[in-house]
Amino acid sequence: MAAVHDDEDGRFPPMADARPAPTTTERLDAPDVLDAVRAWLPDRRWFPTTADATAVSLVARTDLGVDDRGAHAVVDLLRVPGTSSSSPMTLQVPLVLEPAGTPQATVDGRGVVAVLDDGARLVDGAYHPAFVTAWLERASWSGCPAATAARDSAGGLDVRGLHVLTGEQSNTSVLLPAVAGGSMLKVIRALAPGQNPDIVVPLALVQAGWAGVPEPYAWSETAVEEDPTSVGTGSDASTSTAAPLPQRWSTHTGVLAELVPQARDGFELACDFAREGQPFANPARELGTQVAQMHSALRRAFASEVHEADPAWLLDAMQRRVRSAAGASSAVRSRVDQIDAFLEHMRGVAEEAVRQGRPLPPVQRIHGDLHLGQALYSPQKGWRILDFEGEPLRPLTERTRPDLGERDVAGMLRSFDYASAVGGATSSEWARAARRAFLEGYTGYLSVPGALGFGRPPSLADRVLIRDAFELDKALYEVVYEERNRPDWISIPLGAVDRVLGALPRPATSADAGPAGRRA
Ligand SMILES: Nc1ncnc2c1ncn2[C@@H]1O[C@H](COP(=O)(O)OP(=O)(O)O)[C@@H](O)[C@H]1O
Ligand SMILES: O=P(O)(O)O[C@H]1O[C@H](CO)[C@@H](O[C@H]2O[C@H](CO)[C@@H](O)[C@H](O)[C@H]2O)[C@H](O)[C@H]1O
Repeated sequence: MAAVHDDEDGRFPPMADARPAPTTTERLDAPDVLDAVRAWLPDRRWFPTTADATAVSLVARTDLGVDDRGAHAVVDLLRVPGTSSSSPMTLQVPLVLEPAGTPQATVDGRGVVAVLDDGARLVDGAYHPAFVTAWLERASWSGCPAATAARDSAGGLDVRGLHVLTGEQSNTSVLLPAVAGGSMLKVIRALAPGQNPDIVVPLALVQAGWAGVPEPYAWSETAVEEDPTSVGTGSDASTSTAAPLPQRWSTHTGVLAELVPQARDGFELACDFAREGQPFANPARELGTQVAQMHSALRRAFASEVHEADPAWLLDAMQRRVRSAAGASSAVRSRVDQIDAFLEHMRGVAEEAVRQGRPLPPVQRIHGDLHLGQALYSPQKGWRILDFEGEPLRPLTERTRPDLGERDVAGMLRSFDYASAVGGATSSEWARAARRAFLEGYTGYLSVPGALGFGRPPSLADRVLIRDAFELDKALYEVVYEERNRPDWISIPLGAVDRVLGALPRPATSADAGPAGRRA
């Protein structure tokens, strides 16, 4: 076929004139889109600091279509390969392509991933009405009245006022003031096979008649088909021992929940009180009562998970966590002998308590990562508890395992220590008073007859010992967390580790009598 020349010099016409503009689907498929995402990922709070963004690959894409302003929304699932210090993971990245010349929908350019060579903008879907509207249209809605009214509203689902929260988050929270009278969409970033506890637990608690969580209105799920040649090389989101992925798996990807009105993040609130030298005892006492009610409701909602605690199993699990923390942190490694001695001491105390007919309280479903940042304070509604996903650094299988409620109590107690340090309380009495008040609220509710459902509560002395062990366990987790995420803060949990270890009774001698002085 003869070549078409456009002038006497015989030059070819510019290629751009000869080819039709790519469709938005073709544009999204072009390699520069994935390259732009790879360049943008490392600064996301939810992207693991030790992972290599240049090695990220696309596992699956769901097309959500083009809206009436020409913006094309997709949801990408990306595989982040593991490294020597992190496991492979699957990340959810909703994207919106705004072709050049179409209106920019996000405010102040927030959420822009990149402006591509042809002038098209690539935007993080969480910031864009095209993705959020498509999400709301496709979600599964609960049958509760507010959700039903929102879904069926004559004007459609109104995403005006959409605003992405800033702050240190593992996921992305999108405020939707006009949906269902005010709601919050959480876009889950790290995906792991199975049901997400942050959706199923609040749903079960609401069904059990407890109103201490924001009510889930709607949720989304996805099914993933792995490339058969790579099955077995991936793993779930946060496992430290890379569990192979099945060829097909499904998971929750987002949840829309009731907005807690005028909510203040509990940690920020406590830091403000500490900064201003104001006692935090009253809010802490109310929070203690709320956590006790949460434990009571969790027992009702997950009754089949309640069973007798085996102290040996609990201590073995703690020992394993110590090993894993020591593997990740030199600060923990250098203290490992003292920690082992502490746990051995605890083992003796626990065995003796059981021998004397003072068993541990039963294990049950708990929150698993309770701290002040997981509690919202609303002047109208009081405390509301969030985020039932467990500790993000733990393997998923461990995160929802039945455990002692004391783990949550210890988590909250650690948080008063953080608030005191970060807020700059001038006296250690600030945290001590908050801790005392929280425990008063907690134990006060649990001593109400019938609050626990069965069994007598453990003695105060046993509880104090259990609490020390859980505080140590949490502080060791925090040392690893801070080393990875906020090295400047590591002295906060390390101080707590040394405090608990320093309180260990002197080594037993033959003159010692009784269980408290025993060493194995
Ligand atoms: N239902 C809600 N109402 C008001 N604010 C909320 C609600 N849910 C979450 N938030 C805000 O979003 C922040 C992060 O929520 P969270 O569930 O803890 O997310 P992550 O899993 O990313 O840690 C909270 O600290 C709170 O400020
Ligand atoms: O909220 P997440 O599920 O992402 O929890 C992780 O991050 C928390 C910090 O954002 C971390 O909590 C630690 O810091 C808090 C102050 O920022 C403090 O109140 C907590 O007591 C302390 O544990 C949490 O441990 C981690 O899992």
